Amino acid sequence: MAYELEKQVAIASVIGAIKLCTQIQNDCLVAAIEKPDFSPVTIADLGAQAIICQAIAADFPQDAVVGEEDAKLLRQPHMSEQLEQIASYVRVHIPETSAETVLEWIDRGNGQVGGRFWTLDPIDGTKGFLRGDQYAIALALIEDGEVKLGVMGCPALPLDLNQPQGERGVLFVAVRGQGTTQIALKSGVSQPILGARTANKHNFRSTESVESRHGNLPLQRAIAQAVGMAPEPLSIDSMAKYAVVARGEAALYLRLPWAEYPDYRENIWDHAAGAIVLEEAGGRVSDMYGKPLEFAANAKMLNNRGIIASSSDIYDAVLDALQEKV
Ligand SMILES: Nc1ncnc2c1ncn2[C@@H]1O[C@H](COP(=O)(O)O)[C@@H](OP(=O)(O)O)[C@H]1O
Ligand SMILES: [Mg+2]
Ligand SMILES: [Mg+2]
Ligand SMILES: [Mg+2]
Repeated sequence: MAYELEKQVAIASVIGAIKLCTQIQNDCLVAAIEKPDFSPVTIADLGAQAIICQAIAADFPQDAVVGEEDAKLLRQPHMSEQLEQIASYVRVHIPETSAETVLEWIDRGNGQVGGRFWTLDPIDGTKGFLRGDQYAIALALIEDGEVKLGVMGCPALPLDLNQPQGERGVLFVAVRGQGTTQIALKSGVSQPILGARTANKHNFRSTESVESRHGNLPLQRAIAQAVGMAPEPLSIDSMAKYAVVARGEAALYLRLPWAEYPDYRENIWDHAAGAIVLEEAGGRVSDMYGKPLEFAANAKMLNNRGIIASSSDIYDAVLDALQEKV
């Protein structure tokens, strides 16, 4: 099968990163470090990027990685304690790793888009991770301008949203043309997902970010209502929203920009893995004007605005409703 080795390497490294994040959470060491753009990052984001970049470097040394994080912050003298903490967690997975090697692995994520490359969000939904809510570890392979493989780990996501007390921790794996599979992290049970061809009428609702700054909530809700959905959306952090639509637990994920932030552009690592997980589960993804998402031009999707991700049967109605309101 195409992309078999890439898939196995991606799965193993995302599982390694999930273990690191869970260990840091269990040790109560989750704390926000402020990045120069004032957004939060944690030692888990940085450690997860180190583990995944190391794995890609080992098996695919020619491949660039376009990752969210870099080691600039960690190289500052006042960050030496955090750097040592990260190195000690990375050593659990890769023995004898030095702090300097951790910095080098993190900086392997400074690659450029173009040709064949990976994009990595070591923790998507850092704010959710800090709150103890949903987060995702998302890795995608892009080739010839198209996402070919996506692996998304959702350590806090229930296997079934209708059973919130049930087992949690899911991996979503999608390969172009081969479908999407959900793998339960604890039991290893895997099953194909095709919940986004047609909307499930029992879950005819939308999902959106928890963070009100990340999306125009009133407009998103107006569109959901215009296509007949209940007014109360499912608020979930991270790319787990794509997975929830892929499983048919919601029919629509809208991410519409606020008029106050006309210059905000989405990052490729915030969407690549989620988009292929949803498309291979039968769904549709585009920007708010119906344009395909551009993953290979720049790390920021400069020519796209907003996101529509939905089950296929309602996509046209959503796009029409949106064009009437913008
Ligand atoms: N003003 C804004 N509008 C849209 N997205 C934003 C934003 N500010 C930050 N983000 C992105 O929102 C992502 C989280 O998504 P969600 O809101 O769906 O949980 C963040 O990813 P990170 O957490 O990886 O930094 C960040 O890239
Ligand atoms: Mg971030
Ligand atoms: Mg992100
Ligand atoms: Mg992130």
